[in-house]
Amino acid sequence: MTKPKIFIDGEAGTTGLQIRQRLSGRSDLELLSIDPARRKDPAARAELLNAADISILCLHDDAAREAVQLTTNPTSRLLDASTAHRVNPEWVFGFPELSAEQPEKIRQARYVANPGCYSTGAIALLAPLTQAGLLPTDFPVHIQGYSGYTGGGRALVEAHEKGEDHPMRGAFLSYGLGLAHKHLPETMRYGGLTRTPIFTPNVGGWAQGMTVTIPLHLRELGVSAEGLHATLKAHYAGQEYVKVFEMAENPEILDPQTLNGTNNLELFVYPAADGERALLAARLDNLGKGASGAAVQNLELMLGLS
Ligand SMILES: NC(=O)C1=CN([C@@H]2O[C@H](COP(=O)(O)OP(=O)(O)OC[C@H]3O[C@@H](n4cnc5c(N)ncnc54)[C@H](OP(=O)(O)O)[C@@H]3O)[C@@H](O)[C@H]2O)C=CC1
Ligand SMILES: CC(=O)N[C@@H](CCC(=O)OP(=O)(O)O)C(=O)O
Repeated sequence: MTKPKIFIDGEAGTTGLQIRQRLSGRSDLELLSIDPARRKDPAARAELLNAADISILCLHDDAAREAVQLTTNPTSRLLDASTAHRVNPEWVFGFPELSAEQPEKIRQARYVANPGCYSTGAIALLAPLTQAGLLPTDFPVHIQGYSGYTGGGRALVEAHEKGEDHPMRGAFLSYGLGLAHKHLPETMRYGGLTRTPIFTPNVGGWAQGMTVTIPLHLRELGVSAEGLHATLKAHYAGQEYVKVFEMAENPEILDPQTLNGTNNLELFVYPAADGERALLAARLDNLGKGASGAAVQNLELMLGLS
C-alpha cells in the first residue's frame, strides 16, 4: 500500500521543526523534504505542495497564502498553522473538540486551518458556554494570555537563546496593548462572541507553555461556578486531549509549563467563596495543542487514522 505523502512547508521554523520531530518515528507516512537551499523558492515549494497528499503550512501568513496559490493539484490538501485562513469560510477550523460534528468536517476537508495558541485556550473555555446559552454572545469578556517566548517564532527564540535584541525579549512583557490582537477574529467566531472581547497577551522568559484566563462576574450572568463547570465537563466528556479538572482538585498555583511536550489541554473553573465571581483558566503547550500537537491531531483525522 502506498504511504500518504506529507510535506511540511516551513519545516525549519519553530512549529515546522516540532511537527517533524513528532512525525519522525512514523513508518506509515512518507515525509517529503525540500532542499534547504531552495526552501523559499516558489518553484521548489510548488513541486512538493503538488506531490504531497497533505502539506502542513508552518509559515507566516503571506507565505501561507502563497502556498495555497502554488497548490494547483486538486487532490493535494492543506493544513495551515498560520492566521491566514482561520475565519475563511472555505476552510474548516482545526479544533476537533469544538462540537460533535467538527472531527468529521476535518476528515472530509481539503483545507483545514489550525487555531492560534491563545485562541485554542480561549475558544475551549468560551465555546461550550455560548453554545449552551450560559454566556450571552454579547457579554463583556476579558481574556488574559501568558505565553512562553517560542510563541513569538524563530526571531524571538533566537533573541532569547543568543541574547540578540528583540522588543519582545524579557522576563515578563505585556503587549498587544492596542487591543487588536490577531487572535480576536477566530476567538469571536468560534468562541461564539458578537462583542469584541478585551484580550491582553503577555510573554515571558520561559520557552514554552501557556495559560489563558477569563475572569467572570457571575451576578450578571445568573449562573454559578458549578453550572459553568458542569457545562464544560459535559462538553468535553470522553475527549482524549482535553481534561476539565474537578473544582476540588484545582491546583492552587497554575504553572504554564506543566503540559510541555504534550498535546493536552487542561481547563479549570476557580470559584470565589462569595459565589459572585469565577476565574476560567486553560493551560496548554503553545507548541503542543497550541500548534504542532494540534497539527498532528488534525493530520490523523484528515488521513482517516482517527
Ligand atoms: N510558535 C507558536 O507558538 C505558534 C505559531 N503558529 C503559527 O505557525 C506559523 C509558523 O510559526 P513559527 O513556526 O512560530 O514561525 P517561525 O518564524 O519559527 O518559522 C517560519 C519558517 O518559515 C520560513 N519561511 C519564511 N518565508 C518563507 C517562504 N516564503 N517559503 C518557505 N518558508 C519560509 C522561515 O524561514 P526564515 O526564518 O529563514 O525566514 C521559518 O523557518 C505562523 O503563522 C505562526 O503564527 C501557530 C500556533 C502557535
Ligand atoms: C508570544 C507571541 O508573540 N505569540 C504570538 C502568537 C502565537 C500564535 O499562536 O501564533 P499564530 O496565531 O500565528 O498561530 C502573538 O502574540 O502574535
